[in-house]
Formats: sequence, structure tokens, C-alpha cells
Amino acid sequence: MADTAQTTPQTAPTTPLRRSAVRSLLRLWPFVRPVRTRLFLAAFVAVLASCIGLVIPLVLKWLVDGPVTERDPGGTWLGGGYLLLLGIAEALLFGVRRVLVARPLASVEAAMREALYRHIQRLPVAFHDRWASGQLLSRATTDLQLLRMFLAFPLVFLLVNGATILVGCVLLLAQRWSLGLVLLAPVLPLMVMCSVFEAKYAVAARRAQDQVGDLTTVVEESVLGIRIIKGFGRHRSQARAFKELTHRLRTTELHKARLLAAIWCVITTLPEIAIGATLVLGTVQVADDALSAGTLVAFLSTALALRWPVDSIGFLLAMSNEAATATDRYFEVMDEKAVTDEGRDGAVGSGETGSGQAGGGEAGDPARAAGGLVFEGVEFRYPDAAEDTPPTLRGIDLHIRPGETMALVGATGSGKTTLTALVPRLYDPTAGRITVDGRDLASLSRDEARALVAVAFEEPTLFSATVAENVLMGAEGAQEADLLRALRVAQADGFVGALPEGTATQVGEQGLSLSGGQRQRLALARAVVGRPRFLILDDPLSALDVHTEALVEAALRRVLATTTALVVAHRPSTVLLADRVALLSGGRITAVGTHHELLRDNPEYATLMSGTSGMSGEADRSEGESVR
Ligand SMILES: Nc1ncnc2c1ncn2[C@@H]1O[C@H](COP(=O)(O)OP(=O)(O)OP(=O)(O)O)[C@@H](O)[C@H]1O
Repeated sequence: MADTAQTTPQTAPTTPLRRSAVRSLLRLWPFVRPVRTRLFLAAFVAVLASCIGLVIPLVLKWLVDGPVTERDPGGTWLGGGYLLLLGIAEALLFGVRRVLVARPLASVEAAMREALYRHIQRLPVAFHDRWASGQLLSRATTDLQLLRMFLAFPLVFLLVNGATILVGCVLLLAQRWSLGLVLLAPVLPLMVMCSVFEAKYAVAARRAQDQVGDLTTVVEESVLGIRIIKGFGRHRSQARAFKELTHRLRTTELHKARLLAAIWCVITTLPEIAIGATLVLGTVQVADDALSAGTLVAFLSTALALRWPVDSIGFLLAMSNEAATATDRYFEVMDEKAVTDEGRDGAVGSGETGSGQAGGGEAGDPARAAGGLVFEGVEFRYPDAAEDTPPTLRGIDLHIRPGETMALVGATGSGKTTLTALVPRLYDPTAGRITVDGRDLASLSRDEARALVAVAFEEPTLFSATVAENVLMGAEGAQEADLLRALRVAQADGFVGALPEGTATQVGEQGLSLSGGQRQRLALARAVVGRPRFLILDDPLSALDVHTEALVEAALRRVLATTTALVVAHRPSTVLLADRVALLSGGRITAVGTHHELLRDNPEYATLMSGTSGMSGEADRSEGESVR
């Protein structure tokens, strides 16, 4: 615990490849396409509003050189009226832009989030082994919000401000080209500095967003593991780990703020100096009668109207960079290859639910002739395992006959969970094959495989849903009657009936409001609700007290009689549910036989069983029970 509490979580496992911000952002196009008309309209309206802002200096020039110089009050009022109208039109158009983008952008964000969620569900378990959940959470929340903000604001305003600056420059040069050139002198150094800033900011933005992901992971783990943290009194070390991460994030954010402050300073100071210089030069020219006062007022008003578009470039670039990083992070997940619903050889399964005669093996193939669950020369290595380590499973040959229950026993870390994970195709073997009722598992679609095989894992996960929804998740199309039968089988009908709303009771996040044994029984009910042909149970009785365990065992015995099952067992009471036992040692099956045969003939098995607390008593107690 100390280790986990102190260890900071991994960031995304991929080494991010930094592409140009524009290329990254262009990847958003498929999601933006459906709302492109509104977005372009919004951009057009904003450009129009900005250009109206640039007409104001021209009205000022007319006002100063005309009615003001001629002391014409009527003309002055008229000029004032024009200015007011232009101001109102500009404000209204910016309002229209906001209305135009609000709804479509919310739908872009929703579509992206939905696509991400769907994709994450279809990614292989090996992906989830590698990725910290906080990294996925932060991509689905913070990064997508950043993208919505980018589409609503910086994207449009980079366009609008670019157009405004261009039109403004033309107007300035047309009004007085010599003053215009002085004003535009800082453009080149500004461009160089902006590109330096962009490169530095991109690195900092990526770091900050990854750190937010790490922080999310710690918060998530702390909330889910709150009982362990409190139970072991680890709140201080957990708080230290959290503080360390927040400190790192703070340092990165401060670095970002410093970069932003520096570019902001340059972007505001250089144009300010240029405006000062043109003011002096312009005033001298007006004094020399080389320039009209109205032209100078219009020139300076245009220059001032361009200040916001120029000033904003710094933070617009910063926001665009963050959005490019968010896009990269989003597509790092989306680019991961999802598992297809096809069998490994590309054939979509036939839909037959195996009765021994269905295709999948060659004629005369013993595995084909043999029904049940067959492992033939199965080897498995985790994708992220070190090259120089042996495969987790090697040369597994095992035949579980139709209707038979096989217990899988082995020392901790011997590969029991890994072996069971191959049957519902959470992973595919790296060599060899598995057949179910004579059909190669790899030739079945994942849906078919999962319709044939049901699983209950050691850690019974329940979702924030009702009891009924949690159980019925185990089989498509299962009805109320199946639900009640499954609850009875798992000996869960009693406590579920006592819940405030029975099967309609919400069991809360991770089913935390239920006891470990209750959760395990609901997970069992989920496994048996679809009357699966093959049942895989990973130590399903580990969290039950002796009394409840006996009840569930009795019920399970009935279920196991109608199915072919592989049951990971740590204690004799579970082993005794099985017809035969397979001993897994160092990734190989080293012995197969009945519990009593192995107990008698296999010292490793005998040691394993005797090492189980309460084994002897329970085994003795079970001796008298009818072992199938
Ligand atoms: N995702 C993974 N990536 C790499 N190695 C893994 C992964 N999951 C498990 N392993 C390794 O595979 C080996 C077998 O693990 P497995 O969980 O199958 O053992 P087990 O027999 O079920 O253990 P236990 O009885 O403690 O549950 C272990 O050495 C484990 O460290």
C-alpha cells in the first residue's frame, strides 16, 4: 500500500509525437463537418462586426475634417448618430455570432465524447492494462472542453482578427503610407517571437494536460480506495502524493503563465511604441500642414482599433496550442486499434451455439470430435511483458469434457486468472488454440464467444444501476423470470428481497453499499442468468462467510451440473465443487486428476491445499459430502 500510495501514476504510455498545431487541429474536421455552415456563418458575422469597427475611424475623419472644423452642430450630431449606430451594429453582430455557435459546438463536444466512450469500450483489455484510467477521464472531460472552447472562440477569432488586421493595414497604408510603414515595422519581430512562443508553449501545454490526467488518476484511486486508505491510515502519504502532483502541475502552469506574460508583454509593447512614434511623426506633419487633423485622428483610431486583434494573438495562440494538444491526446486513444467483432481468421461467426458438430476444425481432428472446452498447445504472453521473460502460459493442453467442472489450482501468480481470461476472449492466445464444443474460439465473433461463455471474476464489479440491471447485463434478452432464477441460484434472492426496492434498488457506485459477499453473489447471478454453456469462475466464493458460502455452493452445484465449467479455486471447499482438478505451475498444467488423486500423488498440490487456512477442517468436513 505504501508503494501505491507514494507512487505517482504513469502518464499516457505512448510517447507523444508532436505534429504541427494546424495538422493536429485539422483532424477535428470530421466532427466539425456537420456544423460547418453555422461555423462559417458565425465567422462571417464576426468578420463583418470587426470591419464595422474599422469604419468608425473613417466616420471620425469625416466628422473632424467636416462638421467639427466647419463648426456645424447639425453635422456633428449626425456624425455622433452614425457612430452610435455602428457601435450598436457591431455589438449585435457579435451577439449573433455567439448564438450561432453555442448549440452546434455543444453537439460537436457531445459527438466527440460519445465516439471516445464507444471506442474505449471496444478497446482490448491489453489497452486498459497499459492506460491509467485518469488519463482516459481527463481526455473525455477537460480536453474535450478545451476543444469546444477552441472552436467557439480562438478558431473564429484567429480568423476574424487576421482579417481585421489585414483590412486595417490596407486602410492605414491608404490613409498615409509613410506612417503606415512605421506602424507596421514591429510585424516581423512579432512573428518570429510568436513562433518561438508557440513551440515552447506547446511543450508546456502537453505536460500540463498529462499532469491533469495523472492528478485525475490519483483522485479516482483515492475515492475508490478510500476504505483501504483509511483502514491502513495512509491518508497522509496519499495526501503527500497528491500534493506532489499538484505542485508539479502548479509549476507547469506557472511556466505557461510566464511564457504567456512574456509574449503578452512583447505583443503590447512593440505596437505601443510604434503607435507613439506615428503619433509624434503625424503631429509634426499636421503642424507642417502636410496632413489633415482628421486623417491623423482616423489613422490613430484605426491603429487603436487594431490593438485588441493584435493584443489577443498571444492568448489565442496559447488556447490554440492547448486545443492542438487536446486533439493529439484525444486521437492517441481514438487511433488505438479496437477489437473487431470478427473471428481472428476474419470470418464473422456463424451464430450456431455449438453442439459439437459445428465447423472450426479439420476433419478427424480430435478436438473437433471432442466437445467441451479444449486447450491445445496454448501459449500466452502479455503484450507489455518484457522480451526476455518466458510466456505467462506455455504448452497448455487441457480438455474439459461437456458438462464437466474443472477446478484450476495453482500458486499465486501461476497464471490462473490469465488462463480463464482467454476463454471469453479478453485476450487471444499467442500460440495454440482453444475450442468450444469443437469450434475454434478464434473463428467465433467476440459476441458469439461471449454468448457461449459467462464469467464471474474474483473482484465482483457492480455498476451504478439497479440490482436487476446489474444482473441482466449477463445475458441479452434475459427476462424477469431468468433474473429471479439467477438470484435464487446465487442465493441472492433473500438479501435482494430485503433491499428497499427489491431488484429495482440502485446499488450505487461499485456496489459499495453492499457487503463483499452480497456483491459476489450478484456477480454470480450475472454469470448464470443467461444459462451459459461454459462458465468461468475466478475464485467466486472468496468473499463469502462460511454459512453463505455453503448456501452458494449448494446452488452452484445445481448450476454446474448443467454447464461446462472452469473454476479457479484457492480452497478445498471450492475444489470440491469440481469433478477434476488441473494444477497450474509456472504457466504449465503439470497434473490433472481428482482432488483426492492429486492430494495423494502430487506433493505440490498437497502443499498448496494444506497451506490454505482452514483447509484440513473444511476438506474433512467435505469428505462426507457428495462430490460429483
Ligand atoms: N496485464 C498484465 N501484463 C503483464 N503481466 C501480467 C498482467 N497481468 C498479470 N500479469 C502477470 O502474469 C502472471 C500471472 O498472473 P495471474 O493473475 O494470471 O496469476 P494468478 O495465478 O491468477 O494469481 P492469483 O492467484 O494471485 O490471482 C503474474 O506474474 C502477473 O504478474
